[in-house]
Amino acid sequence: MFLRSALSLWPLARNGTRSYSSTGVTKLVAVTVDDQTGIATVNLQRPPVNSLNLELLTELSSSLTDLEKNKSRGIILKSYSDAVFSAGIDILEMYKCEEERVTLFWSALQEVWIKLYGHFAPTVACINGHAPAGGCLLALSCEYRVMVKEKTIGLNETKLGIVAPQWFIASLVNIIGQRQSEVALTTGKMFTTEEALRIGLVDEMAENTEDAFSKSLEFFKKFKNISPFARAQTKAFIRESTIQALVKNREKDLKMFINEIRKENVQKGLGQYLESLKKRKVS
Ligand SMILES: CCCCC/C=C\C/C=C\CC/C=C/CC(=O)SCCNC(=O)CCNC(=O)[C@H](O)C(C)(C)COP(=O)(O)OP(=O)(O)OC[C@H]1O[C@@H](n2cnc3c(N)ncnc32)[C@H](O)[C@@H]1OP(=O)(O)O
Repeated sequence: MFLRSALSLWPLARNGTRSYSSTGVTKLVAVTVDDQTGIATVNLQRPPVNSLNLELLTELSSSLTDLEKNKSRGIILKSYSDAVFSAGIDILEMYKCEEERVTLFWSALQEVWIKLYGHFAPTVACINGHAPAGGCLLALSCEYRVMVKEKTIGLNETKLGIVAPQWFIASLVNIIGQRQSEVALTTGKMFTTEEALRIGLVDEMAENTEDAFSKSLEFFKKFKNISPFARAQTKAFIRESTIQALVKNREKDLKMFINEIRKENVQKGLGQYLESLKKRKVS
């Protein structure tokens, strides 16, 4: 009953889903809520590679707030593209950036992580494409990961000459443990889907996007006979200390980020990395 009235805030589409836009004219994040199940699909759609810029993160943050308010039954996070889930942070947000914008940008990333990591309802990352760095972080924030075969995932920051912040690291450690994380992070390892499955970085492998989506939906069935309150409170207890570690240090974390990316050698490295991405395309 409550779910029905909450869902009535979303305009009903012809196929039994409700489309929802955080800004009124969704461009970078599209949310549809299944009218029967109350499960929301949050589709990242910033071509070509869903790199995370301020605008995408702002939309994602406001979508997550709305889903929380509207008591969604669960979230599936996926990409519009079958090639890339998310290429992580848009390097242009860190390279030769203005202080005002980079402050807004990093604050928005913190906000998205806090909201997604702590979302009360079950969350699944339907990883239907490559998920390096910030893309991996989004997937790690969810409770369950289904990944399409022959893609790659990992926190590859050291390969760019940058250091993954503590909350990125904690998100990984909480899933694959300290030893595996240390090796993965220090080497900037990108795991294939098959490798990620083997070490528990992802929970299931799928043939393609459709299969990944249907496996993602299956996850919610695990909670059919579980009290939603007991489930949500248990999740909150488990995740509380990790979230609080950032919440209490947001300002410090922001200063560290700005300080780090402004370093001359980091700027040089980011410039070279951007160039290498462009060259890779040509060859
Ligand atoms: C001392 C104490 C310090 C404490 C710590 C404090 C602070 C820490 C400081 C910093 C931490 C910052 C954290 C950063 C995390 C990140 O997310 S960094 C981003 C890392 N991302 C990547 O490495 C991915 C790079 N991209 C790829 O590998 C590939 O593009 C892909 C995703 C595998 C897709 O390949 P595909 O062949 O399909 O596409 P293309 O490579 O041809 O790319 C198309 C197009 O898009 C551009 N592009 C790709 N990725 C990015 C990106 N991340 N940002 C911006 N632009 C990107 C690419 O250049 C192409 O552009 P075009 O040639 O103009 O078409």
